[in-house]
Amino acid sequence: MALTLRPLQERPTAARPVRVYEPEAIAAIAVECLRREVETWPKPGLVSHVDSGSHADMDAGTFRRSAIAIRPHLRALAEAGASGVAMGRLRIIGLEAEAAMLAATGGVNTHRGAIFGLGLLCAAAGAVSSGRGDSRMSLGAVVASLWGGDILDGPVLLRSHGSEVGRRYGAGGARLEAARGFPSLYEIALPALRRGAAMVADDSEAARVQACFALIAALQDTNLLHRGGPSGLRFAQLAARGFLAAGGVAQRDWREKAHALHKSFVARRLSPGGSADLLAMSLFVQTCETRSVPCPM
Ligand SMILES: CC(C)(COP(=O)(O)OP(=O)(O)OC[C@H]1O[C@@H](n2cnc3c(N)ncnc32)[C@H](O)[C@@H]1O)[C@@H](O)C(=O)NCCC(=O)NCCS
Ligand SMILES: Nc1ncnc2c1ncn2[C@@H]1O[C@H](COP(=O)(O)OP(=O)(O)OP(=O)(O)O)[C@@H](O)[C@H]1O
Repeated sequence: MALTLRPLQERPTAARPVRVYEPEAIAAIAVECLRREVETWPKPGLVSHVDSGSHADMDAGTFRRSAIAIRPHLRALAEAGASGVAMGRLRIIGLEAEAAMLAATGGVNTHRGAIFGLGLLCAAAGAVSSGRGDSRMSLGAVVASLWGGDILDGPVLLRSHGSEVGRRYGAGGARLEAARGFPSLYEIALPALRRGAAMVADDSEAARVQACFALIAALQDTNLLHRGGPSGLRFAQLAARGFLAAGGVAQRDWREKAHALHKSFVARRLSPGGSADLLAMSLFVQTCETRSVPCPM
């Protein structure tokens, strides 16, 4: 990564999987990971530096402005984690970050899911760096152990798309994923990033595309349910599984095949926003945890 951020603890051991950073560095890494998610193409239906996918109200510039606007709030989340706060305080900072995002984008929801998931990971990185979080755990496990119960028991947004599809289809969405310590990130995204990096040398974008498809294939994404119902979710999962079964980014013409699928998602107005968020979060964990082998930038 082009960042000049050095972990405070230079030599982490296998028993201490999370690197130690100042809150400012944690926020800078998180924002860089959001930038790298947007600079990834083709991601089916999603916004990138190339096009706006299935979205009429945002482009890569909207995402860049949003990421800059939420950086101080991600720093505040890392500081809050370092000082040992409860979920109620994290929630207030998260809502302030959402307000800053909406102000920077003219009311467009670019990063709501990412503020939530990446924000909790920033808080966990702050907790571990200050010695409050268990340094033998992954960041996801720290989130689950410190705040998991409160994430599930906490107030639910009454009229959000997520709560609507939660009621209709029983989908747990971003909250369940976080409360469980981000299993999709650790069990799907990180292994796929590693596989993708091994399949295509010197192409970190290919690794990110591989991880994005692996996430879409497995995730119960409430954005897909909201826009396409169960048949939209099924279409997206089967399309992604087909791409992976055919070899993923190991295929010589993987970019053309992924582009064709991107167009088929756009034609159906499908957008797997949860997978985009988890891709950015997996890049964050890859940087902050020593057991994850960072893929080349
Ligand atoms: C929990 C949130 C995301 C509620 O949003 P909503 O009800 O719309 O839930 P929903 O499940 O649709 O998720 C919203 C976003 O998460 C992402 N997402 C969708 N599905 C998934 C999934 N299966 N896994 C992970 N992320 C997902 C998408 O980007 C989506 O747009 C959040 O906005 C919220 O409650 N914020 C309050 C602030 C807070 O608690 N912050 C915590 C500290 S940062
Ligand atoms: N690169 C990306 N492209 C598109 N969406 C993304 C991307 N990265 C993350 N997302 C997530 O997708 C969500 C936006 O999806 P969507 O536009 O469907 O939500 P909405 O504005 O709540 O609903 P709608 O536009 O369907 O009324 C954001 O919360 C964001 O977290």
